[in-house]
Amino acid sequence: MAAPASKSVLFVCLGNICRSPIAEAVFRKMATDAGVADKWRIDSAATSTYEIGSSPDHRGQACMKKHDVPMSHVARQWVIDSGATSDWNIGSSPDDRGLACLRNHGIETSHRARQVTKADFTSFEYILCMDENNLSDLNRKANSVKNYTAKIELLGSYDPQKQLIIKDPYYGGAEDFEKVYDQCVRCCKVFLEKNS
Ligand SMILES: N#Cc1ccccc1-c1cc(NCCCN2CCCCC2)c2ccccc2n1
Repeated sequence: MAAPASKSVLFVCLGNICRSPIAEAVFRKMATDAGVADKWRIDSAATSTYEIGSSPDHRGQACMKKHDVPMSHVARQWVIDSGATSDWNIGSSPDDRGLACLRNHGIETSHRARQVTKADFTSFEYILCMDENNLSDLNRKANSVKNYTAKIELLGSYDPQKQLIIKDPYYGGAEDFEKVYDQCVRCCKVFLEKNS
């Protein structure tokens, strides 16, 4: 019987279909390869409602396949927990560019977007986000939660190359997702080392 996860991290971005699912998948692979995945509760969500119910962007899934990083396949009730920071795409189907990208790389995923909830601010030790808009949205939401405990930080604050902001690739192309991937790899490596 595995010990309950002692550490927890929630990765957050605007729509929870591009950056935060990539960060979640990259960190999960690193923790697995390091043999410590059972110590971690790892999840992703969004500050908005734009993409609730959407699968990860096809370009991100393609990028993950290219780098041999599995996206979450486990269809758990509460896994429908990746969200967005806006209400722009509520109920919309996943971005077909993201799905096409995934399909190109043979990656399927059951990951679905969800918006961050008040409970996240007391149930996660770390909430790591991508840009200053996410940070201000999260801090505003956290301030409505009594005695919240989560450490809300920019994932980029762990980057040895000091690129603090992980930019939204939504209107970009494959190369922008590659940049998100590279930044997530650098940051997640340092974050895991600091928490091992
Ligand atoms: N907003 C912005 C923005 C600004 C700069 C760069 C990217 C984006 C951007 C735009 C998105 N959806 C299109 C607009 C949504 N509608 C906006 C008006 C309300 C109704 C909804 C995204 C969806 C998922 C993940 C990331 C996204 N990021």
